[in-house]
Amino acid sequence: MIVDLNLHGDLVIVVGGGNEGLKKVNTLLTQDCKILLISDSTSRQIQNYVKQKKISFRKMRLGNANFLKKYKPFMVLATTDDKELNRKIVEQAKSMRCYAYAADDPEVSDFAFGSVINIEDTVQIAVSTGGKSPAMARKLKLQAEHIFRKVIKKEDIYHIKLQDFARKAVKDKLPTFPERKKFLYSVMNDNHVKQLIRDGNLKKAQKRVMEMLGELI
Ligand SMILES: C[C@@]1(CC(=O)O)C2=NC(=C\c3[nH]c(c(CCC(=O)O)c3CC(=O)O)Cc3[nH]c(c(CC(=O)O)c3CCC(=O)O)/C=C3\N/C(=C\2)[C@@H](CCC(=O)O)[C@]3(C)CC(=O)O)/[C@H]1CCC(=O)O
Ligand SMILES: NC(=O)c1ccc[n+]([C@@H]2O[C@H](COP(=O)([O-])OP(=O)(O)OC[C@H]3O[C@@H](n4cnc5c(N)ncnc54)[C@H](O)[C@@H]3O)[C@@H](O)[C@H]2O)c1
Repeated sequence: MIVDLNLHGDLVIVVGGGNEGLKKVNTLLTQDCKILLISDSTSRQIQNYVKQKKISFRKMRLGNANFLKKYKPFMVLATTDDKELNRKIVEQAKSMRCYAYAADDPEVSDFAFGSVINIEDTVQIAVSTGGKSPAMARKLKLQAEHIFRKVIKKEDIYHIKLQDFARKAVKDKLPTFPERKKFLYSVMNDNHVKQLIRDGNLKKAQKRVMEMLGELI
């Protein structure tokens, strides 16, 4: 089952700063969460993220998973090249009731990553083969990516941002779900809104939404 996790403000701990650790950090950076990386060595890219204060880093050589007890993470990703250590980290994380993942152990992981097409951090399209072939998931992603990037236009991204605004605006203004739904579709199909979005004028499009709402209430 593919779900879109809400990590807002949560702490995610990544253990291991190699290729897999970096991949996971890059994915997490598209989310609004706190990232702590623990590893005995790191790449230049990871060091740049630390300098830019995008992630926290603790340089540590781990022998077991006891370090986790100091933290209250929402999720723990074990990406070292030590299978036994990764397993211990997953077991400790699970005992603390947080989501656990090991890059080398799909059997014990609570979830797997898909191969993701990320369009402006606004639309995400994931391909998964359910662990049967990660290489094919990547290949299909690459095959599909240019098509999705053509089909999903800049205007669609603006429409999503405007819908987000409009959904919040109607929440306590229109009392029933059918009314809210009708209004949101009317915003999407309004010629004036469409023109403002074509012009890239989100601020004016938001003003138009408020006018449309004002006409209703
Ligand atoms: C999609 C992607 C997302 C990501 O990692 O973020 C991802 N793996 C990717 C690439 C990739 N991974 C591997 C290869 C080498 C070729 C091959 O094995 O196929 C390649 C290809 C390459 O690198 O080119 C090796 C590998 N993968 C896993 C193991 C452990 C094991 O199976 O035991 C081993 C070591 C096996 C060994 O030692 O032999 C396990 C998993 N990898 C998954 C996801 C989950 C299932 C997703 C699915 O089936 O759809 C799952 C179950 C858990 C997880 O890690 O989430 C990412 C593409 C990102 C992109 O789009 O660029
Ligand atoms: N899920 C996937 O898609 C996928 C893909 C490729 C590889 N893998 C698996 O993921 C694992 C990691 O691969 P990688 O390429 O990132 O390896 P890597 O060697 O690049 O990185 C391992 C990292 O773990 C750190 N580390 C190792 N032991 C440690 C310890 N005791 N304490 C602290 N830090 C420690 C190292 O310093 C290094 O930064 C491998 O077991 C590999 O089989 C998974």
